[in-house]
Amino acid sequence: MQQTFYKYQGTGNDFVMIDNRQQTFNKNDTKRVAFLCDRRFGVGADGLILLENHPEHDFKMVYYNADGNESTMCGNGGRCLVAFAKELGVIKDKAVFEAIDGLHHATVEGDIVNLQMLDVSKIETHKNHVFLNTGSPHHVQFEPNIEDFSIKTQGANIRYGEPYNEAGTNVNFVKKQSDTEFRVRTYERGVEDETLSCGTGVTAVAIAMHYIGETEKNLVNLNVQGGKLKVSFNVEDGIYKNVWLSGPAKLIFKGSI
Ligand SMILES: N[C@H](CCC[C@H](N)C(=O)O)C(=O)O
Repeated sequence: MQQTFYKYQGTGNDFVMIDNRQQTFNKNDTKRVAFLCDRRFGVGADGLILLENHPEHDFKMVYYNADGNESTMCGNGGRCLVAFAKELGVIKDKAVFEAIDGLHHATVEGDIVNLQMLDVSKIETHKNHVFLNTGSPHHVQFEPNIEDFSIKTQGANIRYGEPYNEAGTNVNFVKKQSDTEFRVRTYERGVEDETLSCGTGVTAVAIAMHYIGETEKNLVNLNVQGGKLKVSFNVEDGIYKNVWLSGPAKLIFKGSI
């Protein structure tokens, strides 16, 4: 049976989007998800996202990594899903939707989608890295040679190594460019490679940089392989609240397979 899909990208993090409001997609078919995300044999994407009905809110988000397994929150995917919902006429320029990590508010301004992320209260500082969860788990560490280092090897070693092991984490490498600007490259769990951008990842970097005193700003610019993202937040009693991830989210093409 032919399946209609829409291909979106948010700063180069790309997704197969499916309108599953009629519950026609077989959510247990891991092989089909992996096939659709395969860059040679399928459509090709970092992940696959289902838009589903929700009894109280605008819609529900279900996220799968390219390996075919359902995973935790995807910030760029959430932003693309809001753009997709607008394309389908499900929303106008505001949305409230449920994802695996809870409720998200979002607004659309042209190509830019602003997505409210989880509050963050638990931040672990270690000798050479910071670990926090912004809807997905993120390891954050500095990398002075950020333009030219073996990200796939180093990323995989951290992702599969102690204490993360098989469950893993996403790995973000950072270089400070100014008080308001950081360069970020991310090795993503479940893609098992560098992605051109990671929304929960840059959110983790912005919060981590503020937490360890690398910036005092509460609006941070993140320069990723696929473009530019902004993260803003307030800090109340050590809790990062009102966290917003902003950046472009674009429809590339619609197809069927
Ligand atoms: N690969 C991540 C989920 C997608 C995160 C990323 N695409 C984003 O934009 O947040 C994980 O399994 O934790």
